[in-house]
Amino acid sequence: MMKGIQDYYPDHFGQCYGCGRLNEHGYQLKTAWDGEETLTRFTPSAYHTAIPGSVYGGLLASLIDCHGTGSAALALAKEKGIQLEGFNAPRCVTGSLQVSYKKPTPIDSTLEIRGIIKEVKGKKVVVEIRLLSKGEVCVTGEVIAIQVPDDFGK
Ligand SMILES: CCCCCCCCCCCCCC(=O)SCCNC(=O)CCNC(=O)[C@H](O)C(C)(C)COP(=O)(O)OP(=O)(O)OC[C@H]1O[C@@H](n2cnc3c(N)ncnc32)[C@H](O)[C@@H]1OP(=O)(O)O
Repeated sequence: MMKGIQDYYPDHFGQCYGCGRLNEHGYQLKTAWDGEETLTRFTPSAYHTAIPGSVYGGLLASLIDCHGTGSAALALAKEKGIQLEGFNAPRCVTGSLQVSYKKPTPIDSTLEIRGIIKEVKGKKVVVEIRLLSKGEVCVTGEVIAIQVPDDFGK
């Protein structure tokens, strides 16, 4: 599996259900650059179903959510010239999450979730997301992510 920004969060930020590297029950998403876009992949299982043959919409929203916050963290690291090493990644939480389901998402294929950074303003990052199955855009979304300090949630 590829390395993602989530591998550079310290342990106490590693429990997120969507992307925490230490949550053995979670999705453990890995968000990385792919050229100017950000990319993560997720392979759904049969039990992630909604209507027959397609993926449950709440899961798709989760994937957009965590890929959005991970993309925002990557964008902040780039903006600040941070070389990722150890556990020095900026961390963001979701301020808002908007999701639009364009067509049913086939469940029998690995999903690609792609992000485009629309805005970086101080600690706020706006990320536009496309979720594709079999090369077709099935869901679009927008995440507004906000950087949080190291002691957030402690
Ligand atoms: C427990 C630890 C968790 C940390 C894990 C990290 C790693 C794992 C990651 C996993 C994550 C997985 C995903 C999850 O599940 S994350 C879990 C779900 N999210 C939350 O629980 C977040 C709860 N909310 C907060 O803590 C605060 O309200 C935050 C931190 C979001 C902002 O409060 P803060 O006081 O810091 O903000 P500010 O007032 O200085 O505003 C700054 C700018 O931001 C803009 N803005 C603010 N709020 C919103 C909003 N709701 N929508 C749109 N925009 C908003 C605001 O207009 C301004 O922009 P501008 O006017 O300058 O243009």
